[in-house]
Amino acid sequence: MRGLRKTYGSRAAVDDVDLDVRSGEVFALLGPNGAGKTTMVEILEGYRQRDAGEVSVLGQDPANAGRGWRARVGIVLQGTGEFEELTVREVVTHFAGLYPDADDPATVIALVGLSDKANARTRTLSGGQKRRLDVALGIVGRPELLFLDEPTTGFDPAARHEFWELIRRLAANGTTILLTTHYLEEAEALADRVGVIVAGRIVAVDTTEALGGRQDAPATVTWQRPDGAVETADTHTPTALVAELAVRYGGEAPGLTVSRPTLEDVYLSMIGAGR
Ligand SMILES: Nc1ncnc2c1ncn2[C@@H]1O[C@H](COP(=O)(O)OP(=O)(O)OP(=O)(O)O)[C@@H](O)[C@H]1O
Repeated sequence: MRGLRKTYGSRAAVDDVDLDVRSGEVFALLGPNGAGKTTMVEILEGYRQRDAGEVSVLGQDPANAGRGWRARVGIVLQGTGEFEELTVREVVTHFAGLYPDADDPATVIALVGLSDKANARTRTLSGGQKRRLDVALGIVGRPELLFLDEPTTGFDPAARHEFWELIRRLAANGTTILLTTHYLEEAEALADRVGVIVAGRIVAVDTTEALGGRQDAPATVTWQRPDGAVETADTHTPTALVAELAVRYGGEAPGLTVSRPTLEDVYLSMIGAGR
């Protein structure tokens, strides 16, 4: 996207954004509530019209791309309420019928971990199971590009890790994935690169390791002095300091920790909420 802009009234929800997502990568959009993530993603999906700028998704402008393009794109929607009385298998089979080269419904149901619920009516699914069904519907058409808007909200930790495995499998098969998330550990677990959006503008794009100069930031070493007070030092050479502490204490330095800024630290300072 180049110069992408979308306004509601006098307020810009997406404000002159340039961004490239590479073919085959997992890209995570991070940003606080109301930053413009969903607006941007829905423009890329062809759901919302933009006010200005150029957009190319799989080589086409989503604003006027046709059926062939839509078959190459997968979207994980939030909820499939209108299918409450149908079973998981029926809904997935129905969606499979909409695509020219759909995957086998049973395979997809197994992939999202819903095989034992295949014959359950969707209204009886738990919140997390409904999200898995949403994912199944997003991938049954074997998309080249998959959009996931806050995919694991409401998942328990085990379900989240299973979901990450699924996303990794899809990525390993070459699917390009654009996801939005509020979970920094999710971005860290999945994304090749992240983009941080604040008030409609992209403020940083980088790998999770390098975001905000994280790789080059000094390490913080803390330890306990003999009088019990905690000593803290920021240093670019933590190994040398730890070696010196080992000598000073004749072995283990009590309460020793070495840390670098976490993705969350860097992200919070970028959005102006640093701790
Ligand atoms: N249909 C709409 N009409 C008017 N304003 C809207 C509309 N959709 C979004 N907005 C506004 O645009 C801004 C961006 O909203 P958007 O939903 O894109 O944010 P988001 O980053 O996805 O937020 P969240 O993390 O809360 O999902 C917000 O200020 C929102 O109130």
